[in-house]
Amino acid sequence: MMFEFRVQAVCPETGARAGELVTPHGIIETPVFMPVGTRATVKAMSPREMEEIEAQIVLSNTYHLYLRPGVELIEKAGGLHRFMNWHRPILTDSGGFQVFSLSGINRIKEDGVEFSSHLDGSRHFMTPELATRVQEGLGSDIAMCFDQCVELPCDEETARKSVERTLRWARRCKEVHRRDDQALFGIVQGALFDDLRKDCARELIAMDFPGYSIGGLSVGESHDEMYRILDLLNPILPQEKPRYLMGVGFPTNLVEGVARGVDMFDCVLPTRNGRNGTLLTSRGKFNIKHSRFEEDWGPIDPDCDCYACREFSKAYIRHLYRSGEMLGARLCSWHNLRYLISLMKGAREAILEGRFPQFRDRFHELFSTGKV
Ligand SMILES: CN(C)CCSCc1cc(N)cc2c(=O)[nH]c(N)nc12
Ligand SMILES: [Zn+2]
Repeated sequence: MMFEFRVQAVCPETGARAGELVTPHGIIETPVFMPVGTRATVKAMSPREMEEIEAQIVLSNTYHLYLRPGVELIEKAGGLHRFMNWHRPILTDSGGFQVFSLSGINRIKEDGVEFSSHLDGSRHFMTPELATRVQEGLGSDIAMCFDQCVELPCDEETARKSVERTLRWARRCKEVHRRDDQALFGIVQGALFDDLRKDCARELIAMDFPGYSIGGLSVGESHDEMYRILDLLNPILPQEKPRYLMGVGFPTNLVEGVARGVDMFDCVLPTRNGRNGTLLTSRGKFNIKHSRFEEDWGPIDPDCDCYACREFSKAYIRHLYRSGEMLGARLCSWHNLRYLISLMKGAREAILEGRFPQFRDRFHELFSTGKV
């Protein structure tokens, strides 16, 4: 069996799940945090270091790799796993989000999206078929349908049109998808409109995808709005298939997403924040450049087992950061990634041992103290 998802335990109080996602490049234990490696690298981290922090799967992106170096070159290298020397699972996003957010002048047509490359302004035309073909060429284990994510706030008519287009494009992706060693996920859109979200989910379920992504969130809505949409979709999406909440996120959103039946998460937060000195810890977040850390000889997080926390003081990392030394950004990213990976590992263990509600309460109690 190339692709299989097994739910191993469900928290009776919340519905949080612990599971195993079997892929051609290995088994992923869920809930899982997936580091983002948009351009075939998780910034500042080598594959060996990613294995050390127990990263199970990394993300990459169709839009970026299509523009540079091009899928043809990566196919000549033997696919993305060989090209980047990462032999665990890879998930690729379809580029739907980037075409609308990153590229220059884009023109949506029924067939696809015309856009200008953010690199050199060259004109391109991305279609559901091309996005699917590129992901098959990259050889990721999990691929995404080409979708349209609308910016918030948006009116219901705009959201409805994006749902209808996303569904038509999902059918076209499924139509041309051939690789049986790659799972294609449908992406639920619908902005913050309950009926649109339910209709979109039901139509995608009828197409019978092996997994479902929840798109169109973490785009500026409040936490409560995000949680309302998750509460709405949780009972509708098939219990026996994985749910992936795209672009999330902040530690509290991860724990609350797990409590609402989400299995997979991705976010650029740990590496992006790491590069600007913002650290995520069990006791809240802080920025290392603050003067209060000048003579702080303790670790970033006393509860963390990562290399940065075991071997270096906050005073030293603050010095590196203020001096603009690359090691500063590396150690901060290293810690933030390990923190989120460990947080999901802890949630999984708590679900398996029947103590997730206590885990969730303890997390909020400690994280919100901000006692760093
Ligand atoms: C910054 N990137 C690494 C992550 C952004 S791309 C992932 C991503 C994030 C969010 N928030 C929503 C969506 C969405 O609705 N559709 C797609 N295809 N991707 C999405
Ligand atoms: Zn650490």
